[in-house]
Amino acid sequence: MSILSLHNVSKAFGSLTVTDDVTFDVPDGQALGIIGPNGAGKSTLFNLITGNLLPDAGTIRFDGRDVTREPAMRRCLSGVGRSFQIPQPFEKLTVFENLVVAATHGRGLSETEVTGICAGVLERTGLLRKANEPAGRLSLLERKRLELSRAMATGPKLLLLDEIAGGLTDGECKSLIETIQGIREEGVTIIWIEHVLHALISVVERLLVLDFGKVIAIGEPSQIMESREVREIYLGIDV
Ligand SMILES: Nc1ncnc2c1ncn2[C@@H]1O[C@H](COP(=O)(O)OP(=O)(O)OP(=O)(O)O)[C@@H](O)[C@H]1O
Repeated sequence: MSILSLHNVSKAFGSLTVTDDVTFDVPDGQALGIIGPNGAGKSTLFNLITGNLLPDAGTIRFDGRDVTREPAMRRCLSGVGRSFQIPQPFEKLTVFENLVVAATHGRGLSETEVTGICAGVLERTGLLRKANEPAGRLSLLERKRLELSRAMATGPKLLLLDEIAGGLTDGECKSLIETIQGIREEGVTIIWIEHVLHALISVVERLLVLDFGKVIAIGEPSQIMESREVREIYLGIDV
């Protein structure tokens, strides 16, 4: 069964079409990678799935419901979680407090109800030992882990990751991949936008290629990377 389906979804900013008649499905429990050049419309696609933007045309179904016009908060409460490209935690709050904010808002629960949930998330994302550290003092990898933890604290069935591996060393990237693989093995469906292709390919079962807002390919990663059109788009990028 598909947890997410987009059908003929389009979005324009003025005369610029950024999402162009996009149709695809994500089966429950699968991990899908999204690649494409800068400005291809990848983050816009996430904004349409989360409800931060509404499409001009088309339908979006999540977990058996038509959510096309539903506000972002309701989609979050029903299980759409998201990490942002640029982590913006509450710098002066501790890691744990940042999670409590995400969990209470994302689940509609009280602070006391989410305490155990937040500790469990931090354990899974490897940040428990930093729980009482102000977010502003974290390293880049820890900030990425906090961003992932904040998304997980909302209890997602579908986790959207926006370029979470960017800027990390190879070793840091590897440890983050292990954490993401662990989340995937728990059955959370993942859609991951990433320029660090080796990281993406080590986790996802399918790749979707976006160019000028259009889906130009979707399928098994090795087949996609063999395609001439995709190689042309990625000319100069080491795959
Ligand atoms: N709110 C907006 N208003 C006007 N134009 C926008 C808006 N948001 C995005 N755009 C434009 O839409 C296009 C696609 O942007 P988007 O951020 O979705 O691309 P992207 O594939 O995520 O790029 P990157 O890899 O650089 O993050 C860009 O040309 C961008 O300038």
